[in-house]
Amino acid sequence: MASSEEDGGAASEEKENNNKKRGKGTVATAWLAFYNIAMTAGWLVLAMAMMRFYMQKGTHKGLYRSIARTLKFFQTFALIEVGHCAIGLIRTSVIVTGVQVSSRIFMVWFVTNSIRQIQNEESVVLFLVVWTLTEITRYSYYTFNLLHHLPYFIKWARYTLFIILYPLGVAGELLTIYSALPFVRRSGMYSMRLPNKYNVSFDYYYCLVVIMLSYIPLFPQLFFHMLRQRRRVLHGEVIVEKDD
Ligand SMILES: CCCCCCCCCCCCC/C=C/C(=O)SCCNC(=O)CCNC(=O)[C@H](O)C(C)(C)COP(=O)(O)OP(=O)(O)OC[C@H]1O[C@@H](n2cnc3c(N)ncnc32)[C@H](O)[C@@H]1OP(=O)(O)O
Repeated sequence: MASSEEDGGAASEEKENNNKKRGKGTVATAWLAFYNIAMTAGWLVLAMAMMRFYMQKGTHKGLYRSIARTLKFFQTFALIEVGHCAIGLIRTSVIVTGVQVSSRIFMVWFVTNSIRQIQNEESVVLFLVVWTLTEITRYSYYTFNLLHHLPYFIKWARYTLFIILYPLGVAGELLTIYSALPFVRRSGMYSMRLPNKYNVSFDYYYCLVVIMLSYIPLFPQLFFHMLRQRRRVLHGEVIVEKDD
């Protein structure tokens, strides 16, 4: 533990130098600290709301409705992260972050929130619990890291728990989309059939099928990206990443 504190000291000094080199000034650091504290707090509120709901009602039915507003707010707020990458505030690929954030926003707004009939599925609770655990760990990691007081446990959790949580979250998301398919087909929601004045046809059912299939090439890339980050941060390996 002592050596990890020394490592932490050296690492934070190095990070500060890197930040200076990259020109991450006080205002940027203050904004990121504010953003990460707000997001940690938001996901903690969600965790507490979910626990309170389950303890009071003894069922997961109605849980999504009870937290929907807070979830939509904080998950949509995460779009700012794509902006952080785009303007170079953080050293992360816009594409990797964009895929991660847009898939979450899509799950919240265009699947779970739009299709009431699936809101009580167990798979919804699965991805909600997994997202919540992930985000509390991730945002508290960034916060402590920015404040240069990073407990090793949080660093370890940030770069280890995803090994289980990522596949579980993806399973929850895919099962939820799968359970939405019959309702989407029956209702024809978000679809446009010909003939219409725009002369365009769009079938949301097939769009969902394509999105489910897109997890096959995209998820491994996100997962292996995280494994590389893990080797870099926990084991100090120098990773030369291909330009995303
Ligand atoms: C329109 C519809 C599109 C649909 C598309 C569908 C296809 C989808 C396929 C894939 C679906 C995925 C679904 C996701 C499910 C889940 O989330 S399940 C729950 C489990 N999830 C996770 O564990 C998430 C893991 N992913 C992430 O952490 C991120 O999303 C990430 C973008 C992949 C992280 O990558 P990255 O940012 O590169 O890693 P880090 O090591 O955390 O950060 C790199 C450096 O940047 C600094 N940094 C990043 N963010 C911040 C910040 N907010 N504040 C301050 N600093 C930040 C970080 O400290 C690192 O800097 P250094 O320390 O200097 O290296």
